[in-house]
Amino acid sequence: MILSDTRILEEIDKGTIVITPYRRECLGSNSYDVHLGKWLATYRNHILDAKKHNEIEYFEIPDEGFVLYPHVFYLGVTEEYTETHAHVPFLEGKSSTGRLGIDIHATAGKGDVGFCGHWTLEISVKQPVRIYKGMPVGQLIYFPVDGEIEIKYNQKQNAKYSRQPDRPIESMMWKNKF
Ligand SMILES: Nc1ccn([C@H]2C[C@H](O)[C@@H](COP(=O)(O)OP(=O)(O)OP(=O)(O)O)O2)c(=O)n1
Repeated sequence: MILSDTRILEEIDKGTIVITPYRRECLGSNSYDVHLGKWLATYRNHILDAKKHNEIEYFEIPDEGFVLYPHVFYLGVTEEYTETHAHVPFLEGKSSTGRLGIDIHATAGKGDVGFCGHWTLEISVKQPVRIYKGMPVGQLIYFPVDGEIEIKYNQKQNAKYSRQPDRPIESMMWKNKF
């Protein structure tokens, strides 16, 4: 089951879903549109190492937009800060971004009950495309959970991506023990 627009509004009223900034026109029949924040980042090194902390460099998308290229992997961020306390939020692309050849996440679309923060986007493109800050880039959908949650994401000691700021956050895979 996925929450409908009226159910999303009820959860926003209760405070179990928080979306900031919130604009009524961004609410779809069963989703909420999120937008591209102004910060992008790329990894400093061409060869990444899953055991190491791979550092990133930030840059701001200018008003005239910024051209993304297929051979580069970008991290982006949602303009929206969200909190989801009772449902599982999923970040999905939009058909209109997909039709421009833009992927907004690489394998990871699921959020966790209790996640609070801006969403980091893992962006890659199929052909050069100019993107703009504030453009609609994805949509959040919300699934009810079956069963009690023992520990919510924002209460987990080892949650790697809690309280993400309005800038993309690099992979913290290096914190995993393997
Ligand atoms: N494209 C995405 C997908 C998820 N998240 C956020 C919401 C999730 O609640 C949080 C953690 O996502 P995962 O559980 O997929 O990440 P990991 O398993 O790598 O991290 P952790 O060990 O902290 O669970 O990151 C994000 O910012 N951008």
